[in-house]
Amino acid sequence: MRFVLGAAAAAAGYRLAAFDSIGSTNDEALVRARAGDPGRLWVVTAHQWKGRGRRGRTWQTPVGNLGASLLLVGPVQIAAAASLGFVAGLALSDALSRIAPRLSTATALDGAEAPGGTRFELKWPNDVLAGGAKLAGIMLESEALPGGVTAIVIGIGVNVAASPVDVPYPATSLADLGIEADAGAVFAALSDAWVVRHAQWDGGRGLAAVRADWLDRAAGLGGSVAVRVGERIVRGTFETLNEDGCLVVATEAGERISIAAGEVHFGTVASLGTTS
Ligand SMILES: O=C(O)CCCC[C@@H]1SC[C@@H]2NC(=O)N[C@@H]21
Repeated sequence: MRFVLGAAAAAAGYRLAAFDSIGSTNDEALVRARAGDPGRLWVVTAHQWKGRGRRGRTWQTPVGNLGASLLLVGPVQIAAAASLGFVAGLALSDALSRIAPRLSTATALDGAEAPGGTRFELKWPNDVLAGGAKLAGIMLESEALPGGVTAIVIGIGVNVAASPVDVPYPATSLADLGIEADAGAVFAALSDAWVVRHAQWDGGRGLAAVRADWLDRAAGLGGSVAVRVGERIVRGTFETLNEDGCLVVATEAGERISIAAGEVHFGTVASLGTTS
């Protein structure tokens, strides 16, 4: 697989380290950060054999899927950095909409619009769905480095050629959706879309616009959700995201609960168990 940066990403000074196969692009990015890499580095592959997902899960990247990690290094505030997951989700959905316009009704930041069909949707906190099934996952990691700077690694996994097997959620891939694109094309579009969305975010100053655009593509907004928060299940209506990126759930008891981390299930999902 040949990977190249998009033209806008190259012009903005991003660099690329591409691998035919690697354990985990997130691990490689963190190793490079510890060795003094200045950041703005994409580590990409079309095969991972030790890919990691959120919550300590494994992430499958069979040959032909995309594993990409963006390393940023700087004096970043962790609270602002947490919102980069939303920026990445928007960038990825912009990129996917360019590659598969028939699946998008979303309007990209530059005004490009495409008609009809299934939407790429963003599922809180960091998934991209197509037709209600998980197409991509995003994971943020950070590490304090000497000199008061922080390494932030944004890991993005896209099911391009194949969806994962034996996962406890509906999953899909671009191939399953009938979209002929390879991991290199998805990456080039993603790297360019990132430049545009990162400029919108503007060090956290553009967070209100990012949040509004994210909500515009949110899956399940206004519908019933059951959110697993540790041992507790919160049930209610997915009302909004608050300014800190927490999921706000309105319960039947009239409470508004802000959730910083949890696992969202759409609908009432009786199998999740006890309500609180
Ligand atoms: O659990 C999730 O949904 C997040 C998955 C993130 C997977 C990506 S693939 C590229 C990068 N390298 C990894 O080991 N994980 C992330």
